[in-house]
Amino acid sequence: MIRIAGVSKTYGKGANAVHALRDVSSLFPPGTFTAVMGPSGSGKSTFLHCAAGLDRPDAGSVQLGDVDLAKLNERKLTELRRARIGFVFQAFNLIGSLTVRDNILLPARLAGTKADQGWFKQVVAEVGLTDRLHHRPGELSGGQQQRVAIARALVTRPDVVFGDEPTGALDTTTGGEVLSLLRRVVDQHQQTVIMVTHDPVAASYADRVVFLADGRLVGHLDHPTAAAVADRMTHLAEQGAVRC
Ligand SMILES: Nc1ncnc2c1ncn2[C@@H]1O[C@H](COP(=O)(O)OP(=O)(O)OP(=O)(O)O)[C@@H](O)[C@H]1O
Repeated sequence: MIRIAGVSKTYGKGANAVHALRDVSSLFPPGTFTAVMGPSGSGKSTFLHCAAGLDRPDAGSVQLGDVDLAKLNERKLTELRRARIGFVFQAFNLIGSLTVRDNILLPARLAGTKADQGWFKQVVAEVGLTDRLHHRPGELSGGQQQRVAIARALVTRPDVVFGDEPTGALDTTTGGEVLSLLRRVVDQHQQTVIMVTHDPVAASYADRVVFLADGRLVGHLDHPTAAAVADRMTHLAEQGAVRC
């Protein structure tokens, strides 16, 4: 379970201050898939960075299970991220000189643990990479590279996987395959996934969409359809235009 309570984050000071997050609270139960949406500049990346322990909020708390991230020093926070949090980024962020196998096993190596071989094989089979383990990322398609990144995110059996526009660099069909894979991971392994996206179709794979506007959590949609998400985004954009 991830619990975000009263999280605020401001960049800069005085007249230049930008309130990127204002008193944001939300719960992310185990085995749920949540999409985070909002207009450009609404605070999605800041939210993801604070929730994933990549950045520290100015106020409020982020709790992963019974651990309050604010109470950890940098070393402990890094250890927690390596062991209990998985990341999937738009740009895949794979290491070109390593094989697929070594890329997938890297987080476990960095965490100083040995990956469970049975689980490793299962994850690799589920993402469809069993016959690509000795290739290098440069020899794979974009969709295959993102599947390597997903396997890498899952191999430590993290409490939560964060996705930052994980399909942003993929064509529609390949993106759909990657989203179906994430959906399957949630349904079959009770994995928790939190994904930032601009795309209403991507968001429709989630159980719930939370909407940010001007750094505030302004609503949510359960069992979202792409049309309902697009409609809500249009309203947020119109409200933003009125405020400007
Ligand atoms: N390091 C920083 N220094 C100053 N301002 C920042 C910094 N990072 C983000 N901001 C500002 O904080 C606000 C929220 O930014 P954030 O990147 O979280 O939004 P976003 O919803 O992810 O945007 P986008 O959809 O365009 O990626 C924006 O106004 C942005 O300009």
